[in-house]
Amino acid sequence: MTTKPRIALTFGDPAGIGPELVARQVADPESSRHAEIVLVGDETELTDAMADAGVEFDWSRDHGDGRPTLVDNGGERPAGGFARREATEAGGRWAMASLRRALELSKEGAVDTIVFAPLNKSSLHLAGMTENDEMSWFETVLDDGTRATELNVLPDLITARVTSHCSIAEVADLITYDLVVERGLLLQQVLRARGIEHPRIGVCALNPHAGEGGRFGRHEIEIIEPAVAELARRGVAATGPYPSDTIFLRARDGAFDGVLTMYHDQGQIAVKLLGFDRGVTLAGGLSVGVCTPAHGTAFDLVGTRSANLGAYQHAFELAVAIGATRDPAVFHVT
Ligand SMILES: NC(=O)C1=CN([C@@H]2O[C@H](COP(=O)(O)OP(=O)(O)OC[C@H]3O[C@@H](n4cnc5c(N)ncnc54)[C@H](O)[C@@H]3O)[C@@H](O)[C@H]2O)C=CC1
Ligand SMILES: NCC(=O)COP(=O)(O)O
Repeated sequence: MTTKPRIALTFGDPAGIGPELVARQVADPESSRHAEIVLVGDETELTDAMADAGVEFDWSRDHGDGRPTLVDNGGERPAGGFARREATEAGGRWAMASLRRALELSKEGAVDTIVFAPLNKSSLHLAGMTENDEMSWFETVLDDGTRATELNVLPDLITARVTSHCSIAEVADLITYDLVVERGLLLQQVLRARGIEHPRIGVCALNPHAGEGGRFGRHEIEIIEPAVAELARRGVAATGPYPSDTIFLRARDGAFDGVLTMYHDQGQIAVKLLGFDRGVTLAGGLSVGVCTPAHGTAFDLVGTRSANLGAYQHAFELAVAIGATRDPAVFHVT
C-alpha cells in the first residue's frame, strides 16, 4: 500500500499556460516519487498538454500502479476544441468540471490535496460562476461549512488578506475588526503548521503612513489597532499597523514570518516582486488543501514554451507537504 499523498491535478483554463505546466511537472519523474498523481480532465486534454509542453510520459487509468492516473472530469468538450489565449464560456465550464470532480474525489477520500493550474476568472464568470472567485465557489461546491481565504506562500513568508477579490472602492467598508482578528488567527495557525511555533506577524495599515495620526483616515485607529491588540491578547505575536509601503522591506529582511494585508494588491505586488517564480496561493480554511501558482493564465505565453515552471512546482510541493500530513484541518481556524 502506498503511503505517498494522493494529489489531484487539474489543467486549469484550457486557453492558458496551465496544461503545459501540468505536463512539464508530471513528466519529471521526481513528481511521482513524492506523490500519487491523479490527473483530472480527459485523454485529449492530457495529450494536448504533453504536445504543448513537448514532453511525453506514461499514464494509466488504474489506480495504484505507480503511474499518474487519469480521471475523467465528465465535462463537455466543444466539437472544434477549445479556443486558446482567450476567455471563453466553454473553457470556464471545462475548468469548473475538472475542479468539481477533484473536490468530489477529496470528499470521497480518494485524494488528499488539489493543485489547480491557472484559471481565468472571466471564463469562470462567462460559464456562470456567480461567486466572485473560485475560492468562494469551492465553499459552495464542498458545502461542508468550511470557509476559504487566500494565503500567499513564499518559502520564508506567508501573507493573508482581510479583503480579496473585490473592487478597491469596496475595500474600506469591508475591513472590520472581526475580520482582521479572524485572518490574523488563521495566519498564525498556518505558520504554526509550517513549523514556526511563535510566528511574528506584521499587520499592514490601510492608509498612507498608517493614517498619519488620523489625518489620512481612521481605519488604523478605530479598527486595525484594536484588532492587533486583541490578537496580542489571544497570544498572537502580531504588531502593527505598519505603513504598507515599507512593511515588506522589513519582511524581506526577516522581521516577520507572516504579513496580514488589507487588500489584494497590497500584498500581491510585494509577493510577486519578492518571488514571482516561487509564489503559491493556498486556499486556507477549507476541508481540503487547495494550491495554485500565484500567477495566472498568461495568454501571451501560450505556445511559446517559455513560461517559468517555478511557481507551479512550488504549488505542487506545498500540496505534497500538506497531503503528507493527511490533515487539511491544520489550516482551519479553531
Ligand atoms: N492560479 C490562478 O488560478 C490565478 C489566476 N489568475 C487569473 O489569470 C488571469 C490573467 O491574469 P493576469 O493578471 O493577466 O496575470 P498573469 O499572471 O496571467 O500574467 C501577468 C504577466 O505575468 C506573466 N506570467 C504569468 N505567468 C508566468 C510564468 N509562469 N512565467 C513567466 N511569466 C509569466 C505573463 O506573461 C504576463 O506578462 C485572470 O483571469 C486572473 O484572475 C491570476 C492569478 C492566479
Ligand atoms: N485563481 C487563484 C487566484 O486568483 C489567486 O491569485 P490572486 O488573484 O488571489 O492573486
